[in-house]
Amino acid sequence: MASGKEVGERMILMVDDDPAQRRMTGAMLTAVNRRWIEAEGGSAALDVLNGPLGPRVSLVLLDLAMPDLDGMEVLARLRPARRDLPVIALTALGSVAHAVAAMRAGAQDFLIKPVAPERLETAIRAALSREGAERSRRRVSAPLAIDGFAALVARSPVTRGAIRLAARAARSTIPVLIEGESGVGKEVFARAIHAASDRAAGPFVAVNCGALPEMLVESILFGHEKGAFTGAVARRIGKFEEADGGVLFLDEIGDLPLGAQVKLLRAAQEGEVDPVGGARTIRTDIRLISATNRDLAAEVAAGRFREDLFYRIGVFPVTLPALRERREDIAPLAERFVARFAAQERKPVVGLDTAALALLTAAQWPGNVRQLENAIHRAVVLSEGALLGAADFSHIGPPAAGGHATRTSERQAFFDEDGHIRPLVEIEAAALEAALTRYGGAMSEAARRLGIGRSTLYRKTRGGTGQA
Ligand SMILES: Nc1ncnc2c1ncn2[C@@H]1O[C@H](COP(=O)(O)OP(=O)(O)OP(=O)(O)O)[C@@H](O)[C@H]1O
Repeated sequence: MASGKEVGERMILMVDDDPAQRRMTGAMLTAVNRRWIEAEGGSAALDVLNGPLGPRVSLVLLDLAMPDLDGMEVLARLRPARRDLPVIALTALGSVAHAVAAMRAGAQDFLIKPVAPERLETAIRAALSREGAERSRRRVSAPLAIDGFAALVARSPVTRGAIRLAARAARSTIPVLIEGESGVGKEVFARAIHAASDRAAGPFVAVNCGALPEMLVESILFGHEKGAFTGAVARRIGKFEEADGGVLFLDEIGDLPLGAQVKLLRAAQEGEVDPVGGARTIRTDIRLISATNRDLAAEVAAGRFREDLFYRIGVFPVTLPALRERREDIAPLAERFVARFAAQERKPVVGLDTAALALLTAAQWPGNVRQLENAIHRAVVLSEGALLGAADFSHIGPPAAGGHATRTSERQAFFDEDGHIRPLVEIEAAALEAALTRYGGAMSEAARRLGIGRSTLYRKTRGGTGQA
C-alpha cells in the first residue's frame, strides 16, 4: 500500500521495500522541495500508478531488488501504459548489471546506493527535463527510424542484426558502445544512430580519444578558460559544449587517460563539465556514443579503465563483427565503392569480374571495410577497362591457408630460421616497425591501426620495445 505524504500537482513515486531507505530518500527529497509519495513494493507501486494519483506521478525512483515484484517486473508492467514516465533505477553496489538491464528496459538513469543527495537531485532534474513527457511522446509516436541506416550496406544477417539493435538504441537516449576492429564501420554506425534519433537536427561531434595529446585531453573535451595554462590565450569551448543538444561520439574511448575518465564519468552522469582552470560548471545535454576496438572489460580487469565509467557508457553494446566474419557484405560493399570511385575519379569502370569478386570475398581484410574501400579506390584509379579483374588486386594477400601463416614475411616476423617462434618482444618490435613503415611514420595512424594509444606507441618506440 502506498502512503501519501504531500499531495500536490506533480510528484515523485519512490518505490523501496526497505523502510530505512525510504526514510532516507524521503528526507533528501523533502530537503530539495520535491513532492513525493512512497510505495513499499512493486505491486504497491503499480497500484499507485493505476490509481487516482497515477496521473500525477512524474517520475519513479525504483529500487530493483524487492521481494514481491522486483523493479524489472514493475518496469515491464508500467511501460505499455506510461511510456513517457521517467524511471530512475536504484541498486546496490555489486548489482550494477541489473541497473544496466533496467536501462535497456527503459529506465532513464541508475543510481548506486547509498546515493549522495546532490547526485539524487541532479539525476531527478536531468530525468525530468531531458526525458520530459513531450519529447518522449514524440519519440514513441515516431515510426522506427531506420533512415539513418539506409545508406549502410548490410547483406549479412549479423550486420542486419547490428542495424536492428542500433535502430532501437536510436529511439532512446541510452549511451551506446560500439565495439569492433578498426575500420569495421563504427563511426558510420554512430552517425546513423544520430541521424535516426530525435537529436538528428543537433550536432554530431566526433572525437578520436586515441589521437588526443595526453596533456590536452581534458581541455579538448571539457574546454578551458583563458589563462588556464601556458598557451591558453583565449577561452576555448570543449567538445561537450560543442555537442550540446546532439551527440558526442568518443572513438577509441579505451585510450582515455584515467584522469580524464573521472571527469568524463561526472559529465556522463550529471551532464556537468568543469572547464580546465575555471570555477564555473557548465550544464550540457548530450547523448554519448562511444566506440572501442579493445575489449573494455579486459581493460577494466587490468585497471586501465574505470569500472564505473564502463558501466555508464557500456549500457547498450552494439558489436560490429570483422569483415571476414560477414563475407556476404563484401560483394555489395565492393560494388558500392566501385560506383562511388568511378564517379569520383571519372573512370568508365562499371563493376568487378567473377575472379576479382572471388578474390575479394576470400581475403582476410585485417583493415576491414576501410581496407576494402582503399583497395577498390586504388584499383579504380589504376584500371583501364570497364571491369576490375583479379590482377587489379594483386596486392591483396591470399586467404590464410588452413589457419597457418604461410607468407614469407609472416614467417620471418613470427619464426626464426630454425622454425621456432620468436620471443614476444621481437615480434612486437617487428610489428611496430612494420606499422611505422606502412604508415610513413605517422604515429597516430600507426597507433590506431595497432590498436594502442599514441602515447603507448611513443613509449614503446622511445624506450625500446624490449621494455615492458
Ligand atoms: N556497412 C557499411 N556500408 C557502407 N560503408 C561502410 C559500412 N561500414 C563501413 N563503411 C565505410 O568504411 C569506412 C570505415 O568505416 P568507419 O570509419 O566507420 O570505421 P571505424 O570502425 O570507425 O574505424 P576506426 O576504428 O579506424 O575509427 C568508411 O569509409 C565507411 O563509410
